[in-house]
Amino acid sequence: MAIVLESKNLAKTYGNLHAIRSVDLKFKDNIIYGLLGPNGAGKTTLMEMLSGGLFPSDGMIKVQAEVLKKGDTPKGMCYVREKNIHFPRLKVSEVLRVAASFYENWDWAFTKEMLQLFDVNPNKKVSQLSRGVQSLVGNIIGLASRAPITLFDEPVLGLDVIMREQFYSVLLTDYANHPRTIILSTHLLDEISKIAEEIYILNEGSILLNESMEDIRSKAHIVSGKHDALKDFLSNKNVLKVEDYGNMEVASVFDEISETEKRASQKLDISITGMSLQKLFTDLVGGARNQ
Ligand SMILES: Nc1ncnc2c1ncn2[C@@H]1O[C@H](COP(=O)(O)OP(=O)(O)OP(=O)(O)O)[C@@H](O)[C@H]1O
Repeated sequence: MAIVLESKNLAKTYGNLHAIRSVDLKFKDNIIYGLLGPNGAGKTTLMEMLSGGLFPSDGMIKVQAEVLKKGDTPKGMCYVREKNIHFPRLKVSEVLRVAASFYENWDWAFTKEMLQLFDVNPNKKVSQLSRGVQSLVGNIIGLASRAPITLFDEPVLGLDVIMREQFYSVLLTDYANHPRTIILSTHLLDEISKIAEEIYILNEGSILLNESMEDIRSKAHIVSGKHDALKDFLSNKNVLKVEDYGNMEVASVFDEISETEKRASQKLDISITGMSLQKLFTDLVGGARNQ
């Protein structure tokens, strides 16, 4: 798979604050990525730099194998900002017309379909829209652009669960028909775990984890059992967190557990279940904070 967007030693400081610290990223074509991180982790700063809106303090960005220079707008990229109210006095239809002029693959039929489906009135001024409908206008632009690289910063902010499900469904159908690289930042981890194929977790400006969802599913485990049995069983494993419940312990483990080990665990009365992305995220970020 070709790498369409990458960074090396990417850094951004705001005065004394290191918002992004020496980050290496590789985004391949035709993959949906989830960019996750707690508040203030640096997700927006990272997306702003990748899309040419903010110049790095250090490091390098390549878009479609070309180094991104100061002032460049990367070709074939659509970045849907979290706050995307650039033209509050324009009508939605006018904003869409401006956006369409930037993207060579823009699909008007699909735009009209989405306006109907999401019940967005094209004659309303952007300033009159609720937060959720503003997100929807940004999402319509991101999807209708059919840009080879599309970045969405918090695309479901302000949307209720039905609208969120509808957005994910449209995104997945359109992605299946028009594969491209899509990067979504979000706080809704259980939802993104069903959408994204690969995950980056950012914390305090550094990458804590980069894995495919497939590897996450096979490595993320909750292991529980009696203290002594668990101690031996987990001696060579990557344990993120252990919680004590009397003579029982519950451990969050991010590691492969072989079939042989699973069989052995039964004899030791150890139970092994899958761990959600939400729990993995909490334990990884919590662990990093305690270091
Ligand atoms: N223009 C700025 N000037 C100074 N500090 C900034 C600026 N923009 C962001 N920061 C700081 O940089 C850090 C990263 O912010 P950023 O908005 O990139 O994080 P985030 O992961 O997108 O957060 P959230 O999930 O809350 O939106 C934060 O500590 C933030 O306060």
